[in-house]
Amino acid sequence: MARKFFVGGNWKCNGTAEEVKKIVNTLNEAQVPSQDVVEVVVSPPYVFLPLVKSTLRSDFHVAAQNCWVKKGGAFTGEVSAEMLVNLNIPWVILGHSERRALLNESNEFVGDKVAYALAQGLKVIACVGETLEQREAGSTMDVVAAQTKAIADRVSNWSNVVIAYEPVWAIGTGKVASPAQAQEVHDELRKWLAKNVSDDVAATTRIIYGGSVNGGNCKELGGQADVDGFLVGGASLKPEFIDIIKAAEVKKSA
Ligand SMILES: O=C[C@H](O)COP(=O)(O)O
Repeated sequence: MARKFFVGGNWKCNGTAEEVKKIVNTLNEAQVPSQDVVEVVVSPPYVFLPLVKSTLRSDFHVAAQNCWVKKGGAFTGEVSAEMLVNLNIPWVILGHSERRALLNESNEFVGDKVAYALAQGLKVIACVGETLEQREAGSTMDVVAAQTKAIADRVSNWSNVVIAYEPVWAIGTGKVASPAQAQEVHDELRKWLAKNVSDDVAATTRIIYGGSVNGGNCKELGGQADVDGFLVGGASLKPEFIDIIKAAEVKKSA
């Protein structure tokens, strides 16, 4: 089964209601490949989810940027998976490196969140990736494998999981991984899944790349055999996000 190209736009903690409406208008007017070719998901901050959900074209979907690790209750400031399901928000991003680093989310905590969100019926974009220090120490794959293992230990059905490989040193820095660097980790990760989960999960799970993806570098990155799409930060707030969605065509013609 071919893996459908996936393009996620992570808006992070950005935007006013006016800016959000503008971005949605741009997306709604864009000519992009059909849903058979590319799955597009945008992830606004929580407060804008209802606005985006109700105004975005129906062939694009929405994701929350996080959710709580278990059922809601006395957890001030948190949003539960059940609430997202209640609002028909189909996707959630979990384990983003900004949350791992700034909010001390451990591999185990992220694994628990992924398992809980999936059990509630959400689809999950699970993020993994190494820091520059870890890359320079030669431990990229150990780090990425440990992050993925914490998910694999808790999840048996991978059909609603997309893995986002996001090297921390490439996020928001303009220092994009080279196509060869991205392909190398994606390939290793797929082999890890084959060995530790199953050949079927390895063959069907989408592994997308994130970190300084833009309209200029997306085609070459997307042309790599094991790069199944992108998780885009900064450029997802700009009209060039449309060009990144169109990079899905490179797989069609491959
Ligand atoms: O989730 C998206 C990533 O953090 C990438 O962000 P960026 O495209 O701004 O480097």
